[in-house]
Amino acid sequence: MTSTRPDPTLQSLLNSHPNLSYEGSKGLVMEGTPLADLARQHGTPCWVISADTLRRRARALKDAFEAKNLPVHCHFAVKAQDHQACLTVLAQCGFGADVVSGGELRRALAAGIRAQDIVFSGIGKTDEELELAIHHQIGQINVESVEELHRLDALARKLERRARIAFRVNPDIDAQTHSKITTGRAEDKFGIAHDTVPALYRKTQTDMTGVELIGLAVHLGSQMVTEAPFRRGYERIASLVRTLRADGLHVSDIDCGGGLGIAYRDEKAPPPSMLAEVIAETLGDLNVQLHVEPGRWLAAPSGVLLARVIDVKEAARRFVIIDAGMNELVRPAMYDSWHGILPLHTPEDTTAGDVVDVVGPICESSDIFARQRRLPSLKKGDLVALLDAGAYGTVMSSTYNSRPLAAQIMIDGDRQAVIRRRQTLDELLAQEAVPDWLAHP
Ligand SMILES: Cc1ncc(COP(=O)(O)O)c(C=O)c1O
Ligand SMILES: N[C@@H](CCCC[NH3+])C(=O)O
Repeated sequence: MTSTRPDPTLQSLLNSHPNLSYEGSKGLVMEGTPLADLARQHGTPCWVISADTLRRRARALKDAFEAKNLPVHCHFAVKAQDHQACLTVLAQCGFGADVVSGGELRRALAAGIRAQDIVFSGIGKTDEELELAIHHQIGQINVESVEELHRLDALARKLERRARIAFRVNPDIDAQTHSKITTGRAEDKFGIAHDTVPALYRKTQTDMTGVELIGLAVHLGSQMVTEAPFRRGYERIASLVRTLRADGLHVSDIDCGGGLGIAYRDEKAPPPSMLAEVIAETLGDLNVQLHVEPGRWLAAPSGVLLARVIDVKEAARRFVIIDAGMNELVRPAMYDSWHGILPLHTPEDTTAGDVVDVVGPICESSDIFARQRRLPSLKKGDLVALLDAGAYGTVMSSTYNSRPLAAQIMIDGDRQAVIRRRQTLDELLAQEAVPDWLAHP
């Protein structure tokens, strides 16, 4: 957000978001549904997610692998968007799940995703979470360390089960993305150092009876928009597989992780065909079952956050104060990330407008969605959409400043449903208890 790169024009934002268009008096329409109608009906702030966009992107991802003749199991990264309705849509598209907690595991199962189609990643899995995964005999647990390996082996033996596992490899490769969402450098907390994998792999396959080690997993980071780190990462995995096999060890599965980025602003985000091509070229001849774990690419463009302008404050800058805050969408505050903002009414002139700061109501200067951005003129009461909010939006929201969680609406063709009710303040307060000894001293 602090960059001096010119902002994309409204027209180029619309071009890069084919599920959004202006239709005269209906204003901004998402997959046939006028967003202003939803905002008026359900109040703001509120999240909207399109089942059609999710399905289309799920299909496009699968098509990219099919075009390369690559049989790849796709597991949606639940952390990006964990709503049961979204998981149901993706399960119906043939997706399994990548989960990182017992909670996400329960969600995936509740949405009808088969245990065998679930991969459990996550740097700090508790004994209880591992036992849950063992109990349900999920497809694969990605082991993050030698310490976790021993814990898992012991737990599985205690439960008289054999857990299917892969080693998450830390390949020491920079994903060329935001430092806070980079996971594959040696200094990052994730995975098992690549040079220690062969010895540990041998020991595990020869000595451990609680686990069945089926292969390797790698995930370099998120919002990756260049090809080189994917290629380097997968080449490293391919070379490890060759080393392991030369040593007589068995490798049947490779999990390529997630990370494929999108164009929030003007990024030259590569399409899934790039990922398919890189995987085909680096891992395609290894005769293994391949897996991917995409999150953002599927969900982000499928959702928007709707908000209303509370006031336009004229000060050193013109501040457009909206009723959504960093407690809803924390990405700009957390990663300085850029999200497109479009008015819900059709602008008279898409090229004109005012240079403004769009800010939320939270008492933090980091609660800012756009800095010195030219937007069509906005006044008190106008409605806006924050784009690409379908991933890492609802899932990262909080009740900071005692703001109840916002509602979430799913649109699907001409149908729509409130898939998450707006939390009430009473519900928020009801979660808290003042001990008797304090209330009545
Ligand atoms: C292990 C793992 N898999 C998959 C993902 C999904 O990443 P993305 O949403 O960037 O596709 C993440 C998040 O970065 C992750 O940590
Ligand atoms: N929360 C991050 C992505 C993290 C990916 C998790 N491994 C974002 O909003 O961009």
